[in-house]
Amino acid sequence: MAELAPIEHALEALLAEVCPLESETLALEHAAGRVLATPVMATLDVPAFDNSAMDGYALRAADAGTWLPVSQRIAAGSPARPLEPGSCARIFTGGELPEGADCVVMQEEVERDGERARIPAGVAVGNSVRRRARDVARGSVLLEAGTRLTAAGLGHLAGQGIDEVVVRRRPRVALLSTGDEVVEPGTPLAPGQLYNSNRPMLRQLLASFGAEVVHLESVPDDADKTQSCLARAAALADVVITTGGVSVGEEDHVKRALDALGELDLWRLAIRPGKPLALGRLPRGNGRTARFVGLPGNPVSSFVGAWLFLRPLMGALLGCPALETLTQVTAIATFSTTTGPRRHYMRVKLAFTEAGVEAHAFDDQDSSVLSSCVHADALAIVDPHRRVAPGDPLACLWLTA
Ligand SMILES: Nc1nc2c(c(=O)[nH]1)N[C@H]1C(S)=C(S)[C@@H](COP(=O)(O)OP(=O)(O)OC[C@H]3O[C@@H](n4cnc5c(N)ncnc54)[C@H](O)[C@@H]3O)O[C@H]1N2
Ligand code: MOO
Repeated sequence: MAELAPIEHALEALLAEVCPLESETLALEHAAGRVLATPVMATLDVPAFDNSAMDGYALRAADAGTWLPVSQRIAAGSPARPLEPGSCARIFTGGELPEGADCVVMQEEVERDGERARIPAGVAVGNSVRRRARDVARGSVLLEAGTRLTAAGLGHLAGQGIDEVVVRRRPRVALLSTGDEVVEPGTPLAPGQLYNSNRPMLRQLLASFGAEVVHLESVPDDADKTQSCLARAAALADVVITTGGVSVGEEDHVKRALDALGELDLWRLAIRPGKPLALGRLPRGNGRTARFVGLPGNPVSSFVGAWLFLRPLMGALLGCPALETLTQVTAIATFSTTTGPRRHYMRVKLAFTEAGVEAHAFDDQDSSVLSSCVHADALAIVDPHRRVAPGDPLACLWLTA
């Protein structure tokens, strides 16, 4: 049997020659979660003018420490007149700082008597003033290409008056479920059958990685039908994903179908779970190729394979560096384990305690036990032939989409 490939080789094979997809223009209101295809330059200063951070009084700091006449009232949105020396202006949060003023004193610190106000001494220049361009300077890069649009990113764009953005189109994915024993929820279960857990799980993971699932199909355990399903899926999608049927049994037709139709880049990895994972390419017509990822059927193998391979693949297709890698945190093991020849990605729950971050492993780490993933928020990496004892530091991959 050929040697198992380390994950680093597999990721290299998976991402080799993957280029970001074309771009499309979208209304800002539909762009949440999408990835910018080009940098966005700031055309406005934010804030656009010096303004008050408080409801209070604007003045020259040099005039503080006495009673001053209140010479004007500046609400947010109304223009300010220049401020006469030796006077102050009633001002509200967001109101434009009048020319000549260099500080604001909040109203709680000011005594008011009719048209005059007593300002305490010792006010510093710049007090409670938000300077023009403090947040964004016109001409600077507002957001880099490759930025995934979060809630704050959308707000930042809107702050420039932007209502349309150029983003990468979402990778189109075909998700095929193999296995005669796998049936869809909503249909009765015959002896020997089980419900398709992988489909909704992977659909949701793919959506959270920025992909669009455009085709779903159940593939019977038959060599010819597997081949025709793969060919049909490749014509429709940038990425074809199968679950199950990649191991060595007689009913495992996926790898042979891939060999016959396209190219197998890599098969059998030194990871647990996910050993029989297969990576390759399928022709799509017009000289184009679809990427192929064959995930093992065991639900945990599919789950872990999605985080380790589908997320970086979507990141590369979207030109989004943040999706290409998972954040690594070091946590203290609260359990014991030993590994064999494969690197083990253990499902753990992280606890943020006063003593530091702890990794709590689920008792049953078998690749069929999906309950181990439901509350997991990280994958602890345990290298091959290692013994882990409570208290040992472990590198953990944080499962954030
Ligand atoms: N002789 C060997 N047998 C196996 C090996 C091996 O090296 N030599 N590897 C084992 C490992 S590791 C894995 S992982 C599995 C993966 O095999 P397949 O990808 O071919 O997966 P299947 O056999 O089709 O299914 C495995 C298991 O998962 C269930 N399944 C499949 N699809 C779904 C689904 N959509 N939802 C829920 N459950 C699903 C399926 O019924 C099986 O129970 O191979 C080992 N065997
Ligand atoms: O590789 Mo399998 O997922 O260990 O059971």
